[in-house]
Amino acid sequence: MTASPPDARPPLVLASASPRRLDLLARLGIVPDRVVPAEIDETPAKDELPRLLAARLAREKAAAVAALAPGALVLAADTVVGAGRRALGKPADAAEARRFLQMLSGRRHRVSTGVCVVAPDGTRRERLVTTILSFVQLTPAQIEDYVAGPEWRGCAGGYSIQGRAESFVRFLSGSHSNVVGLPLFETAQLLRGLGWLRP
Ligand SMILES: Cc1cn([C@H]2C[C@H](O)[C@@H](COP(=O)(O)OP(=O)(O)OP(=O)(O)O)O2)c(=O)[nH]c1=O
Repeated sequence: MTASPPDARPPLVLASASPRRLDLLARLGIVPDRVVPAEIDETPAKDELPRLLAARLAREKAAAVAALAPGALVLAADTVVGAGRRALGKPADAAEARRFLQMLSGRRHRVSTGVCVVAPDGTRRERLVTTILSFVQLTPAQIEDYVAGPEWRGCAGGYSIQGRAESFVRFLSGSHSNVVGLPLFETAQLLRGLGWLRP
C-alpha cells in the first residue's frame, strides 16, 4: 500500500492582479501557489445589473485562467459597486472617480463580489455576495481632496474602504472583506466545499 502524499491538494492559482485579494487570502492563512491575472474584457453588457456583472466577470476570469493552468484549483473574483441599476467599475481617470463619488454621496449603494472557483476536474463553484453601504453627504471639498489623492485608483466605485473612505461610511450591512474584493467567509466555504480547505 502506498501512503498518500502529505499534501494531495492541487496547487491554488489566484486569477487576480489585485494585491488586496492576496492580502485577504493571507488572512485565512492561504498563500496561492501562483498568481495569474486574467486578461478579459470587463465592459458591462447593455443594461447588465451590477451584481450579475460581478458574477459573470468572476466566472470569465476563472475560465480564462483555468485554461492556462491545468491541474490547478483556480480562484477568481470580481467586485462591482452598484448605484441603483448602474454598475460602477474602476474609474478610468480622476474625472470619472469624481463623478462616481458625487453619485454615491449621501446615498445607499451596494457592493457585489462574484467569486468563482474551478477545480482541476472542471467542477465550478460560485458565490455572489452583496454588502449594503450608505455614504454621508460629501462636500465638494471632500470629494476634491479625495480625488487628488491616490486611493481611488484601481478601486470599483472610485473609493477604497480600507483607507480614508471608511470615514464616508455611515452604515454597512454584510461582509466588509467583500467590499475590499473577496468575501472571506464565503470564499472559505467554497474552498472547504471542494475539500481544499480543512473543515
Ligand atoms: C469598493 C472597493 C473596491 N476595491 C477594489 C477591489 C478590487 O481589486 C477592485 C475592483 O476591481 P476588480 O476588477 O474586481 O479587480 P482588479 O482589477 O483589482 O483585479 P483582477 O481583475 O485582476 O482580479 O476594487 C477596494 O480595494 N476597496 C473598496 O472599498
